[in-house]
Amino acid sequence: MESTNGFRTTQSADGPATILAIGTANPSNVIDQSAYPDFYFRVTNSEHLQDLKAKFRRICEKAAIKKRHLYLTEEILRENPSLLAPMAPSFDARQEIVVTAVPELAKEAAAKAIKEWGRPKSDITHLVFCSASGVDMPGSDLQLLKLLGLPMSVSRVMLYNVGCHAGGTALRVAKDLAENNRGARVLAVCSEITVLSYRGPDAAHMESLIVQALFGDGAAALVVGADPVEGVERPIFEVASASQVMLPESAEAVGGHLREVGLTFHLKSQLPAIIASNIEQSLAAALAPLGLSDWNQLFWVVHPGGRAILDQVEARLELHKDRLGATRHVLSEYGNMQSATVLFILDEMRKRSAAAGQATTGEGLDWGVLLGFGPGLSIETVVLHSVQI
Ligand SMILES: CC(C)(COP(=O)(O)OP(=O)(O)OC[C@H]1O[C@@H](n2cnc3c(N)ncnc32)[C@H](O)[C@@H]1OP(=O)(O)O)[C@@H](O)C(=O)NCCC(=O)NCCSC(=O)CC(=O)O
Repeated sequence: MESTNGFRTTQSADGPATILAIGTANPSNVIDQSAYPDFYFRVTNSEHLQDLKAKFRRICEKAAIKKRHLYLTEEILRENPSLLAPMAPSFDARQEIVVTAVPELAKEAAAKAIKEWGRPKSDITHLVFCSASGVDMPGSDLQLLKLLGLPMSVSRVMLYNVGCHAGGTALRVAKDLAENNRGARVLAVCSEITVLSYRGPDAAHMESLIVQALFGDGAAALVVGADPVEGVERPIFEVASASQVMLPESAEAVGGHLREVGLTFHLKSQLPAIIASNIEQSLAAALAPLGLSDWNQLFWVVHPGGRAILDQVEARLELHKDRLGATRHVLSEYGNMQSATVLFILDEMRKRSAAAGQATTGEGLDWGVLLGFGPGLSIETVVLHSVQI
């Protein structure tokens, strides 16, 4: 039988996957974090829970978030009272909203990415879609294809309910698709709308209070491809490697459960410490093969699950204060947008690098790392190489 090796070689790309474009989108409804405790307790008819409100205010104040975008306006909440109770059966009402809103927000982000990319949308060959905001069959991936008018021959991967590390997962999958399919152009999209986990305050569910204070809505899209077409495509970052590890004895640290009441999160207060005490090991595994061990010589894109996670990672790695500047800016402007957040930070990173007149898209540095954290506890580590501006 004739060997398939020759065929396989011509099927693979020559160079590494590169990020060719980034687009982001948020719902137009913006909430001011300092005013949010009043809004949240009023709209959920919980003003009588004064102690809980004081605690919620303390959490909001310590979150290092200025504002967030939320799809749920007061009007939509009034139309859907089951979302206001702490634990009312409400799955259908939530699903009704997200099956339409998640692909629509994704479309806005993807259209911007495709525009920046500069090639016809019919040249997209693959789609990777991530969301922890509801489920459906066929999924948001097919809805997005239709909304964008992409060819029905696009090969799709739908990643539902992976968690906050899924931005890294999407990039890891996109990298493999781009490098193993010569000429492939992969649209990788994360779209998150917190309708499944929105609920009123309840002293029996303190972890939900954290979610209500930190999570925001957003979608981000990348176009990923290897061997950029000269003069047409302009890479923003090269993707050098992508890997995932599951931390031992961390199964209960963070997770989510989809039930009649929507999506409930559990977040152990030790989560920031668990991440920080394991981070060096995963970084060393990913970066040693490249001869990189000076963390301050890297640019950083770190999932801002919460301010305390960033503080502890920064302290453990002894990072200079400005290293997490792009990450903290995105947390401050948008909150924790789950899987989409790290892609927003990539966008912020390249934009602030250009605005500051830096030599590279990675704040003047050559190498960088993107970290995603989520249920498992799983860590995604993506090593990036910047390009000259
Ligand atoms: C929430 C914070 C900003 C609060 O800041 P500080 O820790 O500095 O302040 P603090 O210790 O005074 O905490 C404020 C109040 O919140 C309470 N508190 C803190 N963490 C809590 C938790 N996990 N569950 C329940 N309550 C908690 C404290 O007891 C305190 O109550 P009192 O004031 O009454 O004493 C921070 O703890 C943080 O960033 N935590 C990480 C949040 C997190 O788990 N994110 C992951 C999201 S999931 C994710 O990103 C991945 C995924 O979903 O897949």
